[in-house]
Amino acid sequence: METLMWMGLVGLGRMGGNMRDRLREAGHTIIGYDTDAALSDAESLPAMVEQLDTEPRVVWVMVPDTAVDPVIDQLAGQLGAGDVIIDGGNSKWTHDGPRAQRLSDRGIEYLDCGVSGGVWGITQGYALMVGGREKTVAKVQPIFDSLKPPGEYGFVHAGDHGAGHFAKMVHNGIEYAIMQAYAEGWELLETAGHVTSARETFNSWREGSVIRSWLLDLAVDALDEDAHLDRLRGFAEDSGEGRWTVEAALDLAVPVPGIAGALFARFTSRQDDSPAMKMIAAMRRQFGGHAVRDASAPVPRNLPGTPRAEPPRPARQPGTDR
Ligand SMILES: O=C(CO)[C@H](O)[C@H](O)COP(=O)(O)O
Repeated sequence: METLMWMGLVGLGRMGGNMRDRLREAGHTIIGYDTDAALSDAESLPAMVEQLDTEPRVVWVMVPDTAVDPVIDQLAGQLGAGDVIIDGGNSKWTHDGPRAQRLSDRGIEYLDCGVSGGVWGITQGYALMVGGREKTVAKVQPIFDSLKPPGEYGFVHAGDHGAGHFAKMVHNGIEYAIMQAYAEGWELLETAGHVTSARETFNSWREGSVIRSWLLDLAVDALDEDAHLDRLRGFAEDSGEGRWTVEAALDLAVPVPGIAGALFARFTSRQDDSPAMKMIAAMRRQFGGHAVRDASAPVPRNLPGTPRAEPPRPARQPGTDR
């Protein structure tokens, strides 16, 4: 029989709230705390901890990166030797080592846990990437077992402190690049008009194709809601993980052109007009007298490239035939 646990869960937004439900469904006792009183099971963070009367006391923190340290510092004042804090948010992995050290000075054990699954995790389970000491992982394994998908995959004890969030960061970098590739392919299909329906073409790739995937399924779901995405603005935010992936790659001199390109494409999406392209237009005018467009002129879509004459072929040199 599965071991059932008690746990505090701080942060009951889209992810934390669903995780609470999944854990309760599995039989665990979860006391949730959120600054939104309508979601919360306890009046305050200290009141949540007071309700945890099992050994060890375990608290899962599911808040934005910038709020993690203030929450953990508050928890550290109440928790003690052998208790466990898990940071399950998308936190920067470089914070985990110092955080674990600070907590271990008080005997509190720390795990970092990357969580993937989005709003679907409540039914399908969450992929978990955990960093920290083996003995701490073992203490809370029943919680991980209930959150993960039921099959063989979906859980890794990735390494020591920071490894869980590092793994999740790379996961998200990959997510950026995959989404960018689907998005670019979709735009090309839509613009070219050579296929009757970009949506039908995407849909056909969902089985048998080399590029079938859950993200492709979700792309088709989005096209079912809005056939040409006319209701959306081409504007994409980011919450930091893509930047950290590129930062890590820079530090290690690992080439990540796909991920970096996808990150920069999001930055481009936030510009109404490109200052860099103004400069390119200005320099083309300076050196070649090329035409420019006035700032108030309408933007022409999909200009074909300027046709070029074929460059003359170099004369064949004797002895170079293959
Ligand atoms: O972790 C996630 C998915 O795996 C989150 O949805 C995350 O917000 C995605 O990153 P970004 O907001 O930068 O697109």
